[in-house]
Parts: sequence; structure tokens; C-alpha cells
Amino acid sequence: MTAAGPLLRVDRLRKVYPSSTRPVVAVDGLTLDVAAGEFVCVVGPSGGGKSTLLKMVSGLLPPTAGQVLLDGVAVTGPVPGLAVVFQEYGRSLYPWKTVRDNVALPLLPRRLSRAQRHRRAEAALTSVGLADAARAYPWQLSGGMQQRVAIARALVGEPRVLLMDEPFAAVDAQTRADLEDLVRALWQRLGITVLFVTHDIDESVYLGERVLVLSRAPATIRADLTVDLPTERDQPTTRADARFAALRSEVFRLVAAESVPEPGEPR
Ligand SMILES: Nc1ncnc2c1ncn2[C@@H]1O[C@H](COP(=O)(O)OP(=O)(O)OP(=O)(O)O)[C@@H](O)[C@H]1O
Repeated sequence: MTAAGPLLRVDRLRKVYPSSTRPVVAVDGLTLDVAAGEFVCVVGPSGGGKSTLLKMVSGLLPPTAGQVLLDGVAVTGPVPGLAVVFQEYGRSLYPWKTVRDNVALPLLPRRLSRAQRHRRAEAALTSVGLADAARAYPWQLSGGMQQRVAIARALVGEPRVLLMDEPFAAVDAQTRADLEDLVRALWQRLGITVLFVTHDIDESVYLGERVLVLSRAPATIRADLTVDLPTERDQPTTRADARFAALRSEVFRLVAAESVPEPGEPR
């Protein structure tokens, strides 16, 4: 991180989707800072602009106005410092490539030998608990394991920031709990910065050190809460903590307030 500013700065970001009828303003003047090493969750009402925000932060979607700065440098397209994990893990992995080759893909543009790429991919797979699956094909793995592969692929290039867009929305409850604990463990072990979008309020409080609540569309920051729970968390203990319950109620109230349309407004 530069001494002058945060690792990630989102500066008055705005996105307008053109439309033949009425343009959709999905994000409007959204500003936020994320310091190096933070774990920040973003929650908000459905259709509120969470995915749009994350796509712009990743450099995949050009904003209509405003900018994203990584370590003070404008992000104008995908960069190695920002890695993304999406919900659709099935579609994001190539079925004809082995797990190891899928994970090694982001390394292809780098000046590395095949053996070096394989070594790094295997190390990334080990970090997500999949050392034994390197030679398998994605379709041979369960949904949860495929999402671990997607996480390994995001980590293989040693990004500064890991961006996650509802990454566990499509897996069963137990797998989801395991993946949540994996991401917390990776965050602690690697000292990486995480920006995690979810529609699940409990998940945002369980995972985050900070929870940002978005307004209804067009998205702006409605609230910025510090999650003052112990760093060491585990599913049964943390979720039974009175402070966890208080925080989830607070986030729930904030999101619910944003989900109710104004009188006369279409639902
Ligand atoms: N490619 C697009 N073209 C036009 N409108 C879009 C496009 N993508 C998103 N939108 C609109 O922008 C608004 C915000 O959508 P977005 O997917 O970012 O919200 P979200 O909070 O991620 O939603 P959800 O919780 O349902 O995943 C919505 O009104 C949506 O219909």
C-alpha cells in the first residue's frame, strides 16, 4: 500500500445501462475505500447493483463515470492485482482442461516455464485443500470442489485483492459453511484483501470485518458497519454469539429498509 492512500479506492463510480426504453442507473456516485488486509462484505437489496459494482471494480465493466484505483493506479481493464471469483463456477472452468491447467491459466501471459506454472498451480490447489485433484477434470468434481478450483485459480497469480461475487450462492448449506471457513482461513494466512458481495446477511456478518450496506438501485453506500467479532471464528460458536445476532439484526433492518419501495414506486 502506498503511504498516501488505501489499497483500493472506488471514487464516485456510476453505471448507466443504456436501454431502448429508459436507461437503468445501476450505481450512482458510489465511493468507498478498502485498506490493505481488510475483509469487506457488501450486502444490499436484490437488483440493487452489487454485481455491477464488483464488475466495475474488477475492470471487466467500464464505468459511465468515476474511477477505481488500485494502489493509486487507475483500473481500466483486468489487472493481475485484482482477481475475481463468480458464482457460476461451472461455467468459469474449462471442462477439457485438467484442474491444474485451469488453475494455471492466469499465469500464461507471464514469463514462466511450464514446470513453474504447474508448481504454482499445485501450490494454489494445496492452499484450498485440493492437492490430490490436480489431474482430475472439473466435471469430475462436486460443486464445492469446483468452487475451490475457481478460488485457487484466482489466487495463483498472487493478487492484492480478491473480489468475490456471491461465490457460494449455488452450493448446499454444509459446503457453503466449509467454503466460508476456507475463505476466512486464506484471508488470515495470505494477508490478502477481500471484497465479498453477497445477498446473505448472516454470511456478510460471519465473514466480514466490515459490512457495507448498499441502498436500493441506483447503488450508493447506505451504511458502513464494523464487525467487532473475534478474528478467530467458527460456525457454531460465532453464530451463537449475542454480538453476531445483534449485528445481523442491524444489517437486516438496514437492508429491509432499502428493499421497501417508496409509495407509488413499482416493486
Ligand atoms: N447488462 C445489463 N443491462 C441492463 N441492465 C442491467 C444489466 N445488468 C444489470 N442491470 C440492471 O442494473 C440493476 C442492478 O443490477 P445488479 O445485477 O448489479 O444488481 P445485484 O444487486 O447484483 O442483483 P442481485 O442481488 O439480484 O444479484 C438492475 O436493475 C438490473 O436489472
